[in-house]
Amino acid sequence: MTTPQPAIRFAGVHKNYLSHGESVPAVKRMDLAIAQGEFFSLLGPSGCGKTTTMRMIAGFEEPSGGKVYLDGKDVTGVAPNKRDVNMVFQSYALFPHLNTYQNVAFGLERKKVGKADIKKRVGEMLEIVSLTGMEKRAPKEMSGGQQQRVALARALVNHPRALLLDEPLGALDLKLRQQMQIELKRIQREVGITFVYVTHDQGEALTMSDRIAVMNAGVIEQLGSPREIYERPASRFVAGFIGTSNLVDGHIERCENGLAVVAYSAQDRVVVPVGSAARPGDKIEISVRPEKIDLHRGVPPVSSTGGSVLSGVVNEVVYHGTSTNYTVATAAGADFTVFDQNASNADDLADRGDRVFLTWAPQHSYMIGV
Ligand SMILES: Nc1ncnc2c1ncn2[C@@H]1O[C@H](COP(=O)(O)OP(=O)(O)OP(=O)(O)O)[C@@H](O)[C@H]1O
Repeated sequence: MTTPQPAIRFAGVHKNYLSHGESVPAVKRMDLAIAQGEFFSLLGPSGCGKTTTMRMIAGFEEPSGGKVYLDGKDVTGVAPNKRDVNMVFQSYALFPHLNTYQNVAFGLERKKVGKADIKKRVGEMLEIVSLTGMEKRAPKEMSGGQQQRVALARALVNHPRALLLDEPLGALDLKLRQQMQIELKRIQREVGITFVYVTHDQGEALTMSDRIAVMNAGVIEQLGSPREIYERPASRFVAGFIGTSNLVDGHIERCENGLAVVAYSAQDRVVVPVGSAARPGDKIEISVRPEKIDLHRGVPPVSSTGGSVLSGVVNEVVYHGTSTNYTVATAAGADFTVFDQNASNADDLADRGDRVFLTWAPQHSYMIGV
């Protein structure tokens, strides 16, 4: 049995734009393989090269060097309309004078698909995007979320090889956006088409994606599942961009059983899993997520023996309903953020100025690469 070709592959692709007579790199040498049927997100801050990457898949931009493959076929230099990929934008770009049915049927009619077949395919697609019964509505008679669904149905009805989505939910309010994220994932699962999704919203990427490429200044800093990227950020940039991270540095005091101990005082220490190359005296940077930390008033519990313990003083307490977020000035010299879930014992809250201990298990610390 042969393994299927990746739906999309970049081999040494880079893109430079000419700006005021100067060549500016937007995407630096990129090798990338997106699997068939994958929900793949390009995530990063404004200007990092996400849209350029997507436009090179679609054929709206040609690489300055390297090759783009779709289903194993070299499409570098092939016109967008010959690539069999579709794109959905934030501005839905629906035809205002056509109703829902006509908007979705448009592409099939142009391809001269038979009337009965069009009716069947449009009907199926409207059901998938939950718009059955809205066939006769004009775009202006529908909400933003409904219009976005029409745009999605119109793009998917042609069964493209891949669907490219450039911040498609950006115009919707938060609640609707969150609903559409769940919907989009369901729709993608049902149609089984490869989705490539561009966003600068980390929550959106974490919610929907099978894998995420985190981009920074034209390069992919990390590529992995939402869990890998959140739990094990490969760089300082990724740790800072995805969620909230606590970062602290120090020198290794000793290594035992694959764990390094960085001591800040007789009782304050951070314990982190390390590779065999780690040596006492090495300077390392360690990260831990706020929800992995337990905050105690009084003495640290015996259960924290073997893990990290940092004493500190509470600087800030912010009540968020489901959790209370603390900022603690620690003995390690760094301010730590702690998310404490508000369980039934809400009177257990610490106040500003309280002396506290932060503890967490060794596996929740990780060393930051760069
Ligand atoms: N047509 C162009 N001419 C010159 N420079 C460009 C052009 N398009 C993009 N750039 C530059 O290339 C870099 C990457 O742009 P790109 O639009 O791919 O980023 P992005 O991550 O999609 O950003 P955003 O989230 O703001 O859309 C930026 O520095 C941008 O200014």
